[in-house]
Amino acid sequence: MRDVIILGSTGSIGTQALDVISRNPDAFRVVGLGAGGGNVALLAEQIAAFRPRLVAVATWDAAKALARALHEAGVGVHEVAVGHGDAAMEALAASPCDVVLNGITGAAGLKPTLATLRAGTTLALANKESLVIGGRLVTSAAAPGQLVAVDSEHSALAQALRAGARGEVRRLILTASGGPFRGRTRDELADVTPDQALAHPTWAMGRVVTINSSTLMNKGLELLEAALLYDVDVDDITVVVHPTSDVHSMVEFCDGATIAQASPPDMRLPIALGIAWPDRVPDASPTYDWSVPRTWSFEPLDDEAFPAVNLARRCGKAAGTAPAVFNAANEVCVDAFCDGRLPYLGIVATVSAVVDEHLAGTAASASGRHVGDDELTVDAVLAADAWARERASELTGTPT
Ligand SMILES: NC(=O)C1=CN([C@@H]2O[C@H](COP(=O)(O)OP(=O)(O)OC[C@H]3O[C@@H](n4cnc5c(N)ncnc54)[C@H](OP(=O)(O)O)[C@@H]3O)[C@@H](O)[C@H]2O)C=CC1
Ligand SMILES: CC(=O)[C@@H](O)[C@H](O)COP(=O)(O)O
Ligand SMILES: [Mn+2]
Repeated sequence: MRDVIILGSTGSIGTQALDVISRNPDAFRVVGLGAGGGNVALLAEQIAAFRPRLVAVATWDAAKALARALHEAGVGVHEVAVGHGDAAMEALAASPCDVVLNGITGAAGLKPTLATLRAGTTLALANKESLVIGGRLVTSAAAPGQLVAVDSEHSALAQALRAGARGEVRRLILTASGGPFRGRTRDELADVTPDQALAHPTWAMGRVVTINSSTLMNKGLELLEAALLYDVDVDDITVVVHPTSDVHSMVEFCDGATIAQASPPDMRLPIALGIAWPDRVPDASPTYDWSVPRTWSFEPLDDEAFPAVNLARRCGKAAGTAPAVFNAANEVCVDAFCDGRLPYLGIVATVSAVVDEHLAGTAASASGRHVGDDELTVDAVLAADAWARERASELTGTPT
C-alpha cells in the first residue's frame, strides 16, 4: 500500500490519478490533496470520497469556500486539516507519505517540487514547469530515483532507457503530436482562435498545456525537461512529429537500435507507473486491438512555422535563469491570447523578445539579467520569473 499526496487534484492529471487510485484501492491510499481553489465543489467531493487527512488550497478565500462546500458534503471540520497559501502547499508537499504527485500547472509548482524532494519523498512529476525553471536546483535536490517522470514522453523515455546502459545511449527522440495546426504555414496561423487552439487532436488536458501543445511551446518545455531528467545535451534530443500520439518517445542506442514505448494516448498509464514506479499497475489503460489495420506515421517538425522548440534549445544552452524567463513569458502570453488580447503568433514572438532581452543583458532592471547555472538560486529563478512576467505583460498590454 502506498500513501499518496496529489497536488493539483482537481485538474486533468489530478482527476485521472484519483481514477487510477479508486480502481486500485489495495495499492494506493490518498493522504493529502492540494488544489488552486478554482473548483472547491469538486475538491470537497474528492475529500468526501477519499478522506485525506491533509488538504491545501492556494488562497484564504478558497479555504473559506471549501469549508462551506465540505459542510454541504457532510465532512466535519475535525476530519480534515485545511491549510491555505504557499506555505501550506509546501508543507503538504513535504508531509510524510510514499509518493507526491505534482499535477499543479505552471511555475506555481516549483516550491512544492523542491519541498517534496527536500523531504526525501519520491516525486512523481507531471508539473514539467517546475523542473524546467528550477533546472539544476531541482535535479541536485533529487537523490537517484527520487524524481519520476509522469509526462507521457518522459515516462516513455524512462521505460525505453531500461533497455540499455547509460553509456550506450546515442540520442533521445521526443515525439510531438504537432497539435491542431500541424501542416499549416506561418501565414496560415495568423488568425487562429483560442477555441481552435484548444482542440487538441489526441489528448484532453488542461488549458495551458493544450495551448502550449498547439504552439509547440509544450515540446520546447519537454525538450528542456528531458535534458534535465536524463542528463542529455539538448543537441542530442531530436523532436519528431507523430500525429496519433501512439509512440510516446524513443531512445536510440549506439548499435543503431531504437526502443520505443507505445500505447493508446491515455495519461492513466504514465500516472499509474509514476506513482507505482518502478512497478506497473495492471490494466492502468486500454491497449491495442491488433486485429484491425493501423498505421503510425512520423514527419519532421516545421521549425519555421513552429519556432518554439529552437527557442527552447537556445534557452537550454544558456541554462541558469533563461528557461524560467521562457516559461514565465509564455504563461503571460497564453492568458493574453485566451483573453483575446494577443494574436496567436504573438505568443512565441513575445516570448522570443523577452528571452532576447534577458540573454542580451539589455533588461532595464537587474532582475532581468541572466544568471548562469553556477550562481543559480531559487531567489534568482523567482526574480527572473517575476521580471519576465512584467516584461511580457508590458509587451502584450496586460494590466498588472
Ligand atoms: N493533462 C495532461 O494530460 C498532462 C499534463 N501535464 C502537466 O501536468 C500539469 C497539470 O496539467 P493539467 O492537469 O492539464 O492542468 P489543469 O489546468 O487541468 O489542472 C491544474 C491543477 O493545478 C491546480 N492549481 C492551479 N494553481 C495552483 C496553485 N497555485 N497551487 C496549487 N494548485 C494549483 C488547479 O486547481 P483549481 O483548478 O482547482 O484551482 C488544478 O487542480 C502541467 O504542468 C502540465 O503541463 C503533463 C502531461 C500531460
Ligand atoms: C499527454 C502529454 O504528455 C502532453 O504533454 C502531450 O505531450 C501533449 O501533446 P503534444 O505536445 O505532443 O501535442
Ligand atoms: Mn507530454
